[in-house]
Amino acid sequence: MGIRAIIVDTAGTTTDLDFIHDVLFPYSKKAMGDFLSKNQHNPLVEYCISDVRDLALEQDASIERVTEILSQWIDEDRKATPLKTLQGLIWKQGYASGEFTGHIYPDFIDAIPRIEAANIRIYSFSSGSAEAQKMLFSHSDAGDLTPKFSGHFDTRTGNKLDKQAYCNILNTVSLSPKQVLFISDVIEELKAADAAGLHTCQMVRFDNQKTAKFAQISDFSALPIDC
Ligand SMILES: CSCCC(=O)C(=O)COP(=O)(O)O
Ligand SMILES: [Mg+2]
Repeated sequence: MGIRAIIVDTAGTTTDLDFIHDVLFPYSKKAMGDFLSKNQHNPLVEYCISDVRDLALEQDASIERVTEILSQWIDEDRKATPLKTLQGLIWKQGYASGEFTGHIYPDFIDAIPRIEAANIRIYSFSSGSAEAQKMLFSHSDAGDLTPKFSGHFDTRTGNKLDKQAYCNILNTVSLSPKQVLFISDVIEELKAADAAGLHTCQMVRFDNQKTAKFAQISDFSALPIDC
């Protein structure tokens, strides 16, 4: 197969969807208003607020209205870059204060030595910001996993549903499509990666997700890197 790099999705692949939807999203929703009020003059936060106003076509939206829009986007699981950047900043506080640790499936952690032994690099690609990914992996239940990663990609690289995002990643990691394996629970993401020529594998952690189109694994112990 000649795999030189594995790119893992986070939510539903390395990480329990329940942790994302029941812990991280509610935490960011609750803290958003206060965070924006306190940090609205921080240049990065200011940029995100302006981006939200642009995307919502509401140039005059107050901070309260921006909070409302973001709250709705969280409920809708919108993968908008300013939301994801702000969530990353908010989650940083939760991780730092020890309010939660990042959930990582043990089978992913157990597979890391095998991946390293095969001289294969590990990257993550999530709609969550690269900073949020670093937080998730550095404050994981099993300690700091970030040294195991060669990089993290987010919506600034492209939309996970677009072929172009995967072409951009290939350019950055300087590998050809057939040297890279992308693993995700979401079929539409696999289709986009497949269109870019990458090897793909669906993570199926629950039986009711099964489809015939892509190779599937139910945990990382079955990672197809030896063929
Ligand atoms: C990196 S933790 C936060 C993940 C997140 O915000 C999200 O929207 C999940 O998206 P994914 O692309 O990892 O399924
Ligand atoms: Mg996912």
